[in-house]
Amino acid sequence: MWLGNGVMKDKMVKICCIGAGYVGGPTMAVIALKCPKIEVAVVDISVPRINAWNSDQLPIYEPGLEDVVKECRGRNLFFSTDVEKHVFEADIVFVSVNTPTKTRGLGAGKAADLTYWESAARMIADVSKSDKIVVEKSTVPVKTAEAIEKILTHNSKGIKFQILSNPEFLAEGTAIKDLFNPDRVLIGGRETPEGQKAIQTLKEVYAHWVPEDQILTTNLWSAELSKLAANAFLAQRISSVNAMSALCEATGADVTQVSFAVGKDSRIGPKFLNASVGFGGSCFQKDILNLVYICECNGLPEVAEYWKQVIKINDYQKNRFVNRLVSSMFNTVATKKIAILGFAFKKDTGDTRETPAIDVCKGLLGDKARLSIYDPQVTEDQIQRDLSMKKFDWDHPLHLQPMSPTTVKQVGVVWDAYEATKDAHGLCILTEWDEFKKLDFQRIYDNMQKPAFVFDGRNIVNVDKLREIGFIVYSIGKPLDAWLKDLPAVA
Ligand SMILES: NC(=O)c1ccc[n+]([C@@H]2O[C@H](COP(=O)([O-])OP(=O)(O)OC[C@H]3O[C@@H](n4cnc5c(N)ncnc54)[C@H](O)[C@@H]3O)[C@@H](O)[C@H]2O)c1
Ligand SMILES: O=c1ccn([C@@H]2O[C@H](COP(=O)(O)OP(=O)(O)O[C@H]3O[C@H](CO)[C@@H](O)[C@H](O)[C@H]3O)[C@@H](O)[C@H]2O)c(=O)[nH]1
Repeated sequence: MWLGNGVMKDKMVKICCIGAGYVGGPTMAVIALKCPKIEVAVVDISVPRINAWNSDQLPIYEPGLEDVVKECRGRNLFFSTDVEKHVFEADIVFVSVNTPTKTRGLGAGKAADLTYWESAARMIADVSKSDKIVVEKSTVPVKTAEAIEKILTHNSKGIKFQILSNPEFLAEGTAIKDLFNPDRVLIGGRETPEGQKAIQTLKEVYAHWVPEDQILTTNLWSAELSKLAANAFLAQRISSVNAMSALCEATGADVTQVSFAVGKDSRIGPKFLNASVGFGGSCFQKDILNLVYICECNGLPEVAEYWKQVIKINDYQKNRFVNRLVSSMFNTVATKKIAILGFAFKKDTGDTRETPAIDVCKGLLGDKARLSIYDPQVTEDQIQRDLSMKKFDWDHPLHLQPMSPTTVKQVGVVWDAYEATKDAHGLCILTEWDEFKKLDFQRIYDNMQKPAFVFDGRNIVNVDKLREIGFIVYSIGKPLDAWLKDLPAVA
């Protein structure tokens, strides 16, 4: 087998990545671009997904991704459903399958569901005829490598596997930028000579474009836990500023000014302090729940409770937004048309996993509103599917109900912000798409019912300008409009 210490620079190395999703696809495309001597195969059991990767219409929207894929596809980057063949041929196998929250059985609602991971590991053991490095790319509970090692070694037929943890820190919408220029690459491995050799091998892949001092190496458990810790810290900042936004509204402070002032402290820093309707995405909630579960399993209930609060504040923020909206509009939105601008969990992605828009829309539908939704990247199918799905309820129930087919009929999806807002009583901004900052709000106002309301869940509108036009404006954490001040406090 090919080993580290510079050998790979002269040899065609083969990498296979199991899982052609938001992480597997872009990460492998960038490895293929930066390492022309490495052959990279991205494999998946989903035929439509692989077909899309091989077409002009990639399965995910990510700025810059198309250019990278076009340059390498067919050269040293391949997308295939022939999972076993490519695993068999590979020197390094990345596993980047989904690790969602378990919805049933032991640990339901918190623990990570490792079904996909385990089945990938068993398949690797089954088809391998040569030694391999197996890399955990998925986010997994700390100590997963130990379980995977057991599956591989008990089924190995004498083949040697080295397990590495190499968590991914890219954010959607900036994936290519993050992969080109990562803050750090983290590689954890066994502290044995074989483990250290495997670390060196993977390090050499990244060293094609990442400065060596930014490639951190640790033991396996530190690498696994660092990923959960990083997401927990990031989400905690958002819940902290969102908690402050409620206090700002109660006191007349402006959350943008507060977070600017706080972020000027170099020990705190300015990033990730934007108050919002709540964080979404497939990672933050799932990974914190996972962390909570691990703490509970390790007999640390106080630590578990501490991190749980980050999610509780996030749910509180989404509920607070819906309550503000309904109470401002005479305590009912029944039969009123509400325009929803933005459905993705953040700008520059079409991903809707755990988007706050789902909870806000369900809250409004629960009060019998009619919704007209516009998002530049999310399809009607996806929106209808998201709004029909029941939300898993652990111990922080939102006032949300599963959608009946009749309720789904209350939802219209349109392809233009002006169309969405026509004749609407209120408009909500739920994703910070750049195009929403450039809208002609006078035109929108003229075509809306009066009084016309704007509820800005992303703090992107110019509140004063909109008030001059005649809107009643609510913007998270900003001093309240006289209209809202006179209403009873919402919680
Ligand atoms: N999305 C992100 O921004 C992000 C960032 C960092 C880390 N992560 C982590 O990376 C992992 C993957 O996330 P994602 O967003 O790419 O998920 P995803 O759902 O987009 O992709 C996972 C893919 O794995 C495939 N798959 C599942 N089991 C398989 C098997 N046995 N064989 C072949 N293919 C299989 C699925 O069909 C799917 O296409 C998760 O653990 C996630 O927490 C995600
Ligand atoms: O100041 C902020 C920053 C973000 N958000 C929201 O937080 C969510 C998550 O945003 P972001 O972290 O930018 O996107 P993700 O793609 O979810 O990336 C996170 O989750 C990934 C998966 O684990 C990690 O790899 C990344 O490092 C981590 O940033 C989104 O709804 C954002 O709108 C805010 O509300 N305020």
